[in-house]
Amino acid sequence: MSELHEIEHPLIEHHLCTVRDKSTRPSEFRAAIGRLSVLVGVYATEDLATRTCKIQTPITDADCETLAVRVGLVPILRAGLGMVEPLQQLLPDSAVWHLGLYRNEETAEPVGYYDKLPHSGAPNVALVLDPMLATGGSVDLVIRRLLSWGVDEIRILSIIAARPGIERVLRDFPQVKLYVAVVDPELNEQAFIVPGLGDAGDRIFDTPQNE
Ligand SMILES: O=P(O)(O)OC[C@H]1O[C@H](OP(=O)(O)OP(=O)(O)O)[C@H](O)[C@@H]1O
Ligand SMILES: O=c1cc[nH]c(=O)[nH]1
Ligand SMILES: [Mg+2]
Repeated sequence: MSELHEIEHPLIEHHLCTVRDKSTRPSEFRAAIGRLSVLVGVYATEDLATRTCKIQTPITDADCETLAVRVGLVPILRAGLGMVEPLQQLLPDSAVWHLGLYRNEETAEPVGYYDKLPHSGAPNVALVLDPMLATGGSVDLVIRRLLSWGVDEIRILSIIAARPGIERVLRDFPQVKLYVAVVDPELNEQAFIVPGLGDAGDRIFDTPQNE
């Protein structure tokens, strides 16, 4: 019962143009990743549970709705850091739990290098933040870690997701929901997304890219 949500919105199309363009400067790239993250984030949170509370406006009593679940943001270092601040704008009370992974350049397999999740205190809903989902190997590792931590519900937020990685996640984790700005069809021999945008981490942080 997995769910893939590919969000359709003219602003997504517009900002995707910016991030795909290889001539976009890092500052513009970061800003566009931020705008896309907000758009994806709004859709990825549209059915979060709320509870009614009573407050007083300056005029009278009013019934309002507040979030009834604890949401945690889980950026995958490094590129996921580019999505944190935009999601914090939407969810200012969310804790941020960092997980560090990089892909081995030869095998494209994920290598973990940072994880300080505590033993208890897992959020009800974890929003995993990573602009790129390629083979799905990194997200696979993260989902397994979050399930063993005790997270009730996992939602993956990506900007560009490739078909092979999506199919892997949907097949292996039927309980996980995927929210993506766009689905790209394939990977090249180096497991980069085609057409994609190159290496998101390098473009966010202006570090040299492998040719
Ligand atoms: O679906 P996969 O095949 O696992 O690929 C996706 C991963 O690769 C990238 O990270 P990268 O290894 O480039 O690390 P970085 O964020 O430090 O640049 C990207 O940000 C994802 O984490
Ligand atoms: O195309 C890709 C694949 C993995 N990671 C990226 O940053 N880009
Ligand atoms: Mg990278």
